Amino acid sequence: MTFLAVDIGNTRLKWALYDSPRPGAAVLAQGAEFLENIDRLADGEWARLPAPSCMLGCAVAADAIKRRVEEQMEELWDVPAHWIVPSAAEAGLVNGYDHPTRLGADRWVAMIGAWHRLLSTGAARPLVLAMVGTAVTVEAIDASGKFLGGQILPGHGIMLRALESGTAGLHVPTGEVREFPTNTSDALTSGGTYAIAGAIECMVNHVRKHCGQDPMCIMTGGAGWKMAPHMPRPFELVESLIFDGLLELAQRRFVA
Ligand SMILES: Nc1ncnc2c1ncn2[C@@H]1O[C@H](COP(=O)(O)OP(=O)(O)O)[C@@H](O)[C@H]1O
Ligand SMILES: CC(C)(COP(=O)(O)O)[C@@H](O)C(=O)NCCC(=O)O
Ligand SMILES: [K+]
Repeated sequence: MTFLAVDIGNTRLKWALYDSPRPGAAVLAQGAEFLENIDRLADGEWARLPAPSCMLGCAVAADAIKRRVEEQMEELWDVPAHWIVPSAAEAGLVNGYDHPTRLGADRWVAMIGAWHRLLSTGAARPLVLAMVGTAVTVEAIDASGKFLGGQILPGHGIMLRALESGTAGLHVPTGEVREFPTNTSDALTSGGTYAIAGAIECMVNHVRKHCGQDPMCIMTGGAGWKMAPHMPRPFELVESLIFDGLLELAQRRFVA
């Protein structure tokens, strides 16, 4: 029973085909497509895939994008599209959002992936999850599996574009991350990186104070590899966290 996992963010759609809808399943094929090329899936890599037995996804991009994905699935296969809607509690996590369904589905799924990864490494403890994509989100989970709340801030690209459009003198190429930047390019790149690192560090401190215990720290998202080296404390970089969460949820939907 093969399983197609799909994650539609605000920049790219990421997908992976697994040999079964279970945690630990083997990846048979995977890929990513920028949203501006979303129509290429059916004529491109998906055309060469065997029809998946089941599909589960999370989508935070515009509804029109989600619809284009569903249409291309219909064109190729006879497989219904299932999309995650965050609920009040699922897969061992309790959702502390004021309105649970208004939480980004990608955030909920990544938290589920991270929580099960934490449980597989030993006793439950608090968790801070940073997801660095188009936007950056920083989630806090206590040792009982309650999502306490999280931050949303602009990602690197949005920060730079906001500065470019709001000033006359900040149209410069990407620079390097430096502790003491001495040119405009490095100043902007370093400012964005340390803004994100600082927000994440604040959340670690909030969780430590609230829970009285050091949290496990996990990072994911397309730009996580750029952030991880500049964190003041070690963050484990796990690229597949959303897919890990989708596998947990798929097992509950398609196997249990
Ligand atoms: N090969 C890459 N393709 C696309 N984005 C990349 C790549 N490497 C790093 N990035 C960065 O990752 C961000 C997008 O991450 P991603 O997780 O795909 O976002 P989203 O889930 O919001 O679509 C971009 O803002 C970009 O800075
Ligand atoms: C915060 C997000 C924009 C992150 O999107 P991404 O960077 O992964 O494309 C997305 O999770 C979202 O639209 N959330 C809904 C609002 C919320 O979570 O409160
Ligand atoms: K995402």
